[in-house]
Amino acid sequence: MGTIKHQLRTNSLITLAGTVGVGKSSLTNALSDALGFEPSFEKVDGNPYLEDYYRDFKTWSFHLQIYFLAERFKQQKQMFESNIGYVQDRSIYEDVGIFAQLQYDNGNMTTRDFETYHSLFNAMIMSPYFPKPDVLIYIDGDLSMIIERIKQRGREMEITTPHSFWEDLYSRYKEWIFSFTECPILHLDINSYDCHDQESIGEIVRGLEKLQNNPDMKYLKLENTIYEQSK
Ligand SMILES: Nc1ncnc2c1ncn2[C@@H]1O[C@H](COP(=O)(O)OP(=O)(O)O)[C@@H](O)[C@H]1O
Ligand SMILES: Nc1ncnc2c1ncn2[C@H]1C[C@H](O)[C@@H](COP(=O)(O)O)O1
Repeated sequence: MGTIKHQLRTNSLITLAGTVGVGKSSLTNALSDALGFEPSFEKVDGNPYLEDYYRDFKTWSFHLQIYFLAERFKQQKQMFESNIGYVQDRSIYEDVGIFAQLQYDNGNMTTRDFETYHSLFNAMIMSPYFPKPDVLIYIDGDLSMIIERIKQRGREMEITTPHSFWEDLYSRYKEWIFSFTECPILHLDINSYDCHDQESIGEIVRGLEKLQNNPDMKYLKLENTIYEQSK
C-alpha cells in the first residue's frame, strides 16, 4: 500500500491504544506506511520477564512494569531526538493506568512497589522526552473476536492465560478511555476499518487531520471506513 497525502505535522506522534490482540501492531504498520512515518513497536520477543509474568503475576508484576518503563523511556528519548513523525504501538498511559493498576488491585503488587513504580513513572513523564501524543487512536471491539485473534496469533503464554484476565483487562480499557484526557482520541471499532484497504486507512488519516487541526475537538468516532460496506 502506498503513501497517502496528508496534512499532519511532519513530527506528529500518533499513539495506538487498546487491549491485547485488538490489532494495534497491524494498524501501526499500515498507518506508518501510509503516512510515511516511522513505526515504533512494543517488542515482545526478547522481553526477559513476560513469560514468567504470565506464569506467576505476583512474583513478576513489579519487575515487568519496571522493564516496560525502561524500554519506553529509551523509545521516547529516541523519538524525541529524531524529531520525525511516529506511529507508536501502545501508549505509556496504559502501562500505568491499566496493567499496573490491574495487578495492584488484584493483590499482585504491593503498595510499596506500586508507589515506587508510580513515582518513577511521574518523574519520567515530567522529562522533555514525553511530549503528549498529537492523537491517541483507541481500538475497541467484541471481546470474543479479540480472544479469537489472540488464539490465532498463537503466543502460548497468552493462550494459556485464563479468560477472566482478558475480561478484567477489557473492562478496564472501557472505563479508562472515558477518563483519558491527555490528548484527543480517535475511536475505532475493529469492524470499522480494514488495514489492507487504502480507502479505509485514508479515512483514518482524515480523522487524524480533523483532530490535529481543530484544537477544540477532543474526540471523534469513525463508524465505518470500509468503502465496500458503506456503499
Ligand atoms: N483488521 C484485522 N482483521 C483481522 N485480523 C486482524 C486485524 N488486525 C489484526 N489482526 C490479527 O489479530 C492478531 C492480533 O493483532 P495485533 O496487531 O498483533 O494486535 P495487538 O498489537 O493489539 O496485540 C494478529 O494475528 C493480527 O494478524
Ligand atoms: N505494562 C504492561 N504490563 C503487563 N503486560 C504488558 C504490558 N504492556 C504490554 N504487556 C503485554 C501484553 C501482551 O502479552 C504483550 C504485548 O502486548 P500487545 O497488546 O500484544 O502489543 O505484552
